[in-house]
Order: sequence, then C-alpha cells, then structure tokens
Amino acid sequence: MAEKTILRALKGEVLPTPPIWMMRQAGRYLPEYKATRAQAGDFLSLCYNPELAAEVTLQPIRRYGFDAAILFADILLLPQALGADLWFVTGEGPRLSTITRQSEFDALKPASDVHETLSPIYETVKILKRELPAETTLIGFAGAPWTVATYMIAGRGTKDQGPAHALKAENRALFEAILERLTEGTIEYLSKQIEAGAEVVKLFDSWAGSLKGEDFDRYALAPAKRIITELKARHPGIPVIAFPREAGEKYVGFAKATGADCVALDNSVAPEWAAANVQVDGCVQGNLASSHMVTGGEALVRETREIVQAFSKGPHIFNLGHGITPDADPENVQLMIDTVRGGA
Ligand SMILES: Cc1c2[nH]c(c1CCC(=O)O)Cc1[nH]c(c(CCC(=O)O)c1C)Cc1[nH]c(c(CCC(=O)O)c1C)Cc1[nH]c(c(C)c1CCC(=O)O)C2
Repeated sequence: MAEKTILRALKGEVLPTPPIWMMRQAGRYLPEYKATRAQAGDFLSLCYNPELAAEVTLQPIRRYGFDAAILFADILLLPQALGADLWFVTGEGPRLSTITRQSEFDALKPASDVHETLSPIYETVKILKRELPAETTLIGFAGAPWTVATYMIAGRGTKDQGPAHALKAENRALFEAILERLTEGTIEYLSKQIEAGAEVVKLFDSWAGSLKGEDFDRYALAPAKRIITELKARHPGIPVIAFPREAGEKYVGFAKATGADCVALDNSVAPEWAAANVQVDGCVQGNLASSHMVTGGEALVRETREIVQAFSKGPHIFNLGHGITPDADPENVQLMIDTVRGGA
C-alpha cells in the first residue's frame, strides 16, 4: 500500500489535496460521543477504559474518514500519574491538587513511575493500531511541560496563567523543577505510546503564547527541543508535530530550533504570512477558526479555500486552529471536509 498521506506531508511532500483531521474530533459535538461517554460514566472513566476510549477515537473516522485519528485521552493524565489529584467539574473543567510548595513537589512520583497509571492509555493505542483503517494515521499526544504546569500550579484552568507566572517570579527553582519533572514524564509517556503503535506524536503547548521573549525560549522552546531530541534518539524517524499555540512571531524558526517535523498554527496568524515565514521550513498544520464549525455557510467555504490555497505550495495538513467546540454542527464538519477535498 502507498504510504499514508499524513506521513507523506510530514516528510515534506506537497500533496495535491492536503490530508485533514481535526483537534478534538472525538468530542461532545457528536451524539455518538455523548452516548459512549454516558456509558463510561464520566470523562476520566472514559479516558481509562481502553475499549471505550478506542471506540470514541474511531467514531469520527467512521463518520468522516479523516486521514488521522488522535488517541482519546487528556493532557492532564500525566500530572495524575505523577501523583496529583485530578477531577473534572461538569460545565467548568479540570481541577487538580495544587503544587506551589517544595513539600508538595517532593511528594510527586519520579517520571519512571508514570506507566502504572497510564498503562490503560497504551492499551487504547494497541486496540487502535489493530482496528484503524489501513490508510489512517494514528497520532499520540501529550501536553507540553509549560501548559501542563499551568494547570498543576493553579489547580485549574486560568485565563492568563497568573499563578504559574507568579511561581516563576517567586520561586524559580521550584518552577523549573516542576517543568523538569514534566519534561522527563512526557518523554516516558510519549515513548510508550510510540512503542504501543502511535505513528506520530503531537505536543500541545496551548498556553505557549503567554510566555514572552526569553521565557518563551526557556520554557516553551527548550523543553520541546529536549523532548523531541530524546524521542527521536529512542525512536529514529518518529515524526513530531509541535503546537506552541499563539506563539505569533515565535512560530518562525520553531521547527528548526526544536527538531519538530511540523508546526501546528492557531488561527491568529494569517495563512499567507505563515506560508512565507513558517512553511518555508517544512510542514505546517492548520488553521481554520473553529467558530466556523458553529456558523458554517459561505464564510466557512471561503476561508477553507483561502487556507488550502495559501499553503498549496508547501507541505500542509489541514486542521482547525484550536479544538472543535461542543456547540459545533456535525454538518459543518462535513462541509469543511468536502471543501478541502474538492467536493464542494
Ligand atoms: C488544555 C488541554 C486539556 N486537554 C487538552 C488540552 C490542550 C489542547 C487545547 O488547548 O484544547 C488536550 C486534549 N483533550 C482531549 C484530547 C483528545 C484528542 C482530541 O480529540 O483532540 C486532547 C488532545 C479530550 C478532551 N478533554 C476534555 C474533553 C471534554 C470532556 C467531556 O467529554 O466532558 C475532551 C473531549 C476535557 C478537558 N481537558 C482539558 C480541559 C481544559 C478540559 C475541559 C474543557 C471542557 O470541559 O470543555 C485540558
């Protein structure tokens, strides 16, 4: 069989039609997801149930035939595996026990111990490897250390990552120790996903944009480089997608500096600018505003075409600029896919 389209794009090949998948493609906008989640009981039980997690991963592949499937899990499972308490409050989001003191950090487990908690996730990967269609690429993922640290330090999501910035200012040694433990844990976690069958891994740094100047280089770029270097040493040739969301000008050169094979772009950057300044170094992924999955219509079609056109001279994987939201209309997803593949 010919090589999978996503893997070809990641190697730098320019394809006549960009391969496509969607962040949060298994999620609450799909009735079949909601049914399986109800069967599991709650979100975390779904993440840790390999049969059901594999089922929700497969649902958007069956419905839409995306070119890639992304493992169903969450970036906050790693802090849980390191010993933090984690729970989800319906309608609000994640809650974790906070880490702001040395004594709380000292109670965490070493990175080598994370597999005990995370082994069901590797089981999900194994099931998917068996059940996915031959042409579909399986993407594993983890949160980048900075983004995961913002949740561990605050104990929840925050608008401006204030508590993490405060710890960085007040106790830099402790802040850096947390990032170091997360970096080591992420290498362990992604390495096992690859051994179980993930063909690509993606590093989600959703809050990279709140790191400025030297802080960005030290706490977004450097950990990504270390993780990617170590993964490629252990698993030669494994492609990595990096997503330093809202990095702006810092997207330029990020792939070269970290060794990433592809940079995922959020929708705050113009495709023409990104083609000239980021895609010149290799594959890019993105970057339709996820709000189009709610509003649909002519604007969706027009912007989808503009993005495909802007990135058509280099390697490109079509995606949204951020995850699809629960209020999205599944028919708008089909319209986006048809537009990319030339059927609309
Ligand atoms: C910051 C972050 C988290 N999780 C993630 C990030 C980084 C990407 C981003 O910026 O969106 C990443 C993530 N979360 C999920 C995936 C699975 C793969 C995918 O479909 O993309 C991935 C890659 C499932 C999920 N993770 C979550 C859901 C919704 C939970 C549910 O079904 O109730 C899903 C499908 C829950 C989650 N998980 C997290 C939050 C803040 C929330 C609450 C959001 C909400 O309730 O709307 C942490």
